[in-house]
Amino acid sequence: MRINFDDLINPELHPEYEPERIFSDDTSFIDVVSPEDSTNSSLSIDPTRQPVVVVDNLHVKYQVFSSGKAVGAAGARRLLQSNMRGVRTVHALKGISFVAYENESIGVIGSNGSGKSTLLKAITGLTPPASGSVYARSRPSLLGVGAALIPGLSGDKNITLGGLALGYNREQVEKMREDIIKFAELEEFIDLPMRTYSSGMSARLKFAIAASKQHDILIIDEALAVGDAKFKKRSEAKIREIQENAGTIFNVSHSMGSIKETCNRCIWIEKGVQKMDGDTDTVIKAYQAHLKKK
Ligand SMILES: Nc1ncnc2c1ncn2[C@@H]1O[C@H](COP(=O)(O)OP(=O)(O)OP(=O)(O)O)[C@@H](O)[C@H]1O
Repeated sequence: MRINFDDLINPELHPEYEPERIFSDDTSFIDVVSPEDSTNSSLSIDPTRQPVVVVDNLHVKYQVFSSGKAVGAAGARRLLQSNMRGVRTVHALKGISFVAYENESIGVIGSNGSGKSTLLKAITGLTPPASGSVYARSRPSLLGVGAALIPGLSGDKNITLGGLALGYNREQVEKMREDIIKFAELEEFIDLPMRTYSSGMSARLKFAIAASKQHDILIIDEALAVGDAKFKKRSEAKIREIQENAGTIFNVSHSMGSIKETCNRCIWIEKGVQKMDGDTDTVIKAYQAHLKKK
């Protein structure tokens, strides 16, 4: 028997399930909802597994202002006729639906501009949907403490900053400090300012700080594309460890090797449309066949 998604989120039927509604049709964020976007949800939940993230017929649209560049008479006429006055709508995600469960590591693949980062941003609540909903058991965290770090400070001081940004107290940061330095392989450089690090070194430090936390829902956007082969192997192992401890991971990457190493499920998006969702090898094969045809 499969549980219907609408039943699952009904507290009378399933009081044990308390998803956090990140964004939905009825938030004040939505200003563009076209009637053709709203179709009925056909999602069903596997009752034997713990759902962690539910994405239900998600549409995301961006409003883009034209650059002011001359568009030519025909282009200008089109703009006027469409009554857009230089504002263009990019329909970045067109009806994405899936249920992510505990212990899943989901790779998101697709050509450039297909909507991968937009999907991850919608799951973290950074980008509101035009229509459709995103539910999550807890607030997803984006792997990355980059914004909290200060290049002029030493690696060591940045571990404190990053740790505090992740919500640790000072005592907890001290307990983790040595492990972070070791994981990042920065023993000899940890007292030098971060701005003197190579891009690989600072990427290793950022990854080591961020991955020191056990995340319930972890979103990784191309984080594994940096670092040398040895570091890549260790960071992939770290990701598996987070996943095994009941975490759910979303990993966007153009590296099919990295997706194969870290993901047990894969979603392929092309031009905003969900092309495939399934076992990693099968989806990657189909995607690569599509690339060859192009
Ligand atoms: N902030 C934004 N404002 C306007 N348009 C955007 C914005 N972010 C993304 N887009 C557009 O939305 C579409 C999807 O972009 P997105 O970055 O999600 O794709 P992607 O699959 O992650 O691409 P890539 O593989 O190149 O990183 C593209 O057409 C892009 O131009």
